[in-house]
Amino acid sequence: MYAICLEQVSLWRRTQEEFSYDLKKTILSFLEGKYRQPAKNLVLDRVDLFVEAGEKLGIIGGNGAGKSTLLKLVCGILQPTSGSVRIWGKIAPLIELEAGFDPEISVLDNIVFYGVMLGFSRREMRERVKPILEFAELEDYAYVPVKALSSGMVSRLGFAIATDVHPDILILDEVLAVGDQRFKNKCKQRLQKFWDANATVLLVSHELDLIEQTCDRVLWLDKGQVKCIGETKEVVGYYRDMVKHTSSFS
Ligand SMILES: Nc1ncnc2c1ncn2[C@@H]1O[C@H](COP(=O)(O)OP(=O)(O)OP(=O)(O)O)[C@@H](O)[C@H]1O
Repeated sequence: MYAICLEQVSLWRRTQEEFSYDLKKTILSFLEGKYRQPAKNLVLDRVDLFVEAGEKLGIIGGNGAGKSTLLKLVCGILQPTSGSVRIWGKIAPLIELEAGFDPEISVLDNIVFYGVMLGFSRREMRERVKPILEFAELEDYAYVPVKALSSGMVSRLGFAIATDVHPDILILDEVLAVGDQRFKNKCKQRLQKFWDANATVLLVSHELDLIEQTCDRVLWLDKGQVKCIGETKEVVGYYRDMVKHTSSFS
């Protein structure tokens, strides 16, 4: 039984340059005859991906390969330009941790809203507030607006919520790269629960050892395309060889 199916998924995105777009500049450049069509990048190129329920899939690849973008498509934050994305079950995305929070409202209200956004009821979430605050070690901050927390505290809050609510699919993007060492160890222990349970996990990481230790299968993305997908040791081995080979020429 599949939890995630991506078929022939492609995504074009405007380049960052286009974000400096303003109407006045556009009209001027049009009048001066210098107008050109907005530039776009093919960020994902005809990606096929089928993930079984309960599978732990690692996603690796160089900077800008499209790993985070792929996760955002799975979570529904982005829509593909073409192709289809189908998901079965409740998803808890742990990506861009601050993105899901409203900085103006309290930590407590954010916990409830975040959970509701993930598809849980308000009542369920109110019951989860205490253990979430405890895990994040933010009991004293329940009524403080999120904007008053440090970035490490916000990361702890995001991690505590996404891993408390028992999602069917957990999406992890370099989550263990944040926080201090003591909290990182605590997070690793908690993640173990998901590995033991039936949750489907997508894990993006540059830590190849972590991928090798924890994933059943690995997808290697290269410039938006599937370079290779298969058994963890094999794919990570190819990737390490490529890194060794290319760095010996630079
Ligand atoms: N908001 C955005 N608008 C337009 N293009 C973007 C945006 N975010 C990322 N991109 C582009 O999409 C491509 C893939 O980026 P993505 O963040 O998915 O890569 P990644 O594999 O996660 O990289 P990294 O390992 O550096 O985190 C890159 O070319 C990047 O410049």
